[in-house]
Amino acid sequence: MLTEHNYRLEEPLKSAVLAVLEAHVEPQLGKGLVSAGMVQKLALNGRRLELGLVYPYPCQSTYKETVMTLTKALAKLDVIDEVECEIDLQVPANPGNTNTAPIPNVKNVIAVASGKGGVGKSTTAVNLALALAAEGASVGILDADIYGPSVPLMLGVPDFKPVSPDGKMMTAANAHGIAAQSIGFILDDEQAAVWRGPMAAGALVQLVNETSWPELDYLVVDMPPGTGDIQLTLSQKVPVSGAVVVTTPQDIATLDAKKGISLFNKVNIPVIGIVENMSFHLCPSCGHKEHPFGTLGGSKIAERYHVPLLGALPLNIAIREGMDAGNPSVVAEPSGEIAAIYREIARKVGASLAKTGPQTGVSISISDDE
Ligand SMILES: Nc1ncnc2c1ncn2[C@@H]1O[C@H](COP(=O)(O)OP(=O)(O)OP(=O)(O)O)[C@@H](O)[C@H]1O
Repeated sequence: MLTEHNYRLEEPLKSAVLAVLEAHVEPQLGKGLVSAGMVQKLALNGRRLELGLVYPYPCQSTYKETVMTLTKALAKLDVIDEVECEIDLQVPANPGNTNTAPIPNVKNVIAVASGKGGVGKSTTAVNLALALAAEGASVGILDADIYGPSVPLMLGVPDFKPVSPDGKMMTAANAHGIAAQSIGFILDDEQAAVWRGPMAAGALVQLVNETSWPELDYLVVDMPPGTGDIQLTLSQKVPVSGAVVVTTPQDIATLDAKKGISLFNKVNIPVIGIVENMSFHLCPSCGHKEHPFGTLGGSKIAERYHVPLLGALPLNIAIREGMDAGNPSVVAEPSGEIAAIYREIARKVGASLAKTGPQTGVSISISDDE
């Protein structure tokens, strides 16, 4: 991961400080801060320790706790009275396992997919993109859902029209602080829906490559639903770093999710994990938890195919209302419970991409014998 560092400390203090830092295991990376390559700078100024930590994934809502714990532990060392901690985010680029050329300005591409329509794939893609941004990353979203491009509405920019000042590259919209491009900005629904197979895939690949993206840590791609030729071609022609598969706990939906996992397995794209949407319903009056689509579909898949369950979202009217109003939960209620679930998913996704290099795809065996 990050190897360059600047340690200006004499022994034995240096070893003592590094031991304290190594004893702190970064929760998402599962390693001590030194082995995780996160300790970039150490210096002593009088009795003040200057510490520079670099995170390879965005985690604005959790790093403060780490800093507090470290400050307390380091201040116990004899010569240190005070700790000044500088935090930096440097997301490594992960071009995925394909031989496809990287997209200029884009470090990581995250495909959000589902085996069938209507499970909340776009809702997840939009909230994941906004949650990655809320955690501190620079993010874009590409709406490749040719059969029902809903991202423009969900982000509140239904009337945006891309322009091409140089006649080659198109501009992206900016919505709630993320860059957004959609097949829906360019074509009306009827035009796009009649495209089939190679034509649709070709147009989508062109849309990715001919958008003038600002510098992005992550580009989230809202894939078309299903596991056919369009999805396969897109996965082969876009340098996808990892995929998130969305499912509901319904048996039929989870069977479809297996096909989604299998698709990425076929093209050697690591599956980062599963998001179980509409997982449960909390009765607003008594707080009773109901499972309208059965229980634990996503976690069963996660266990069986050795991919993590990244999180489970409730069936909640506020989620739908936010999406319909162009004001998704992550930005509408940033300190609410739903935003917290999406932000945790975002941290897990970011950390997983930072951990898995391009060569270390998860190998999943699929059979339909369940
Ligand atoms: N957890 C949830 N609670 C309540 N409503 C939800 C939830 N997730 C999604 N929805 C709503 O369900 C509908 C379908 O969601 P969405 O468009 O994200 O699904 P999709 O899988 O992308 O569908 P498509 O295949 O049509 O693209 C939307 O109206 C959305 O607001």
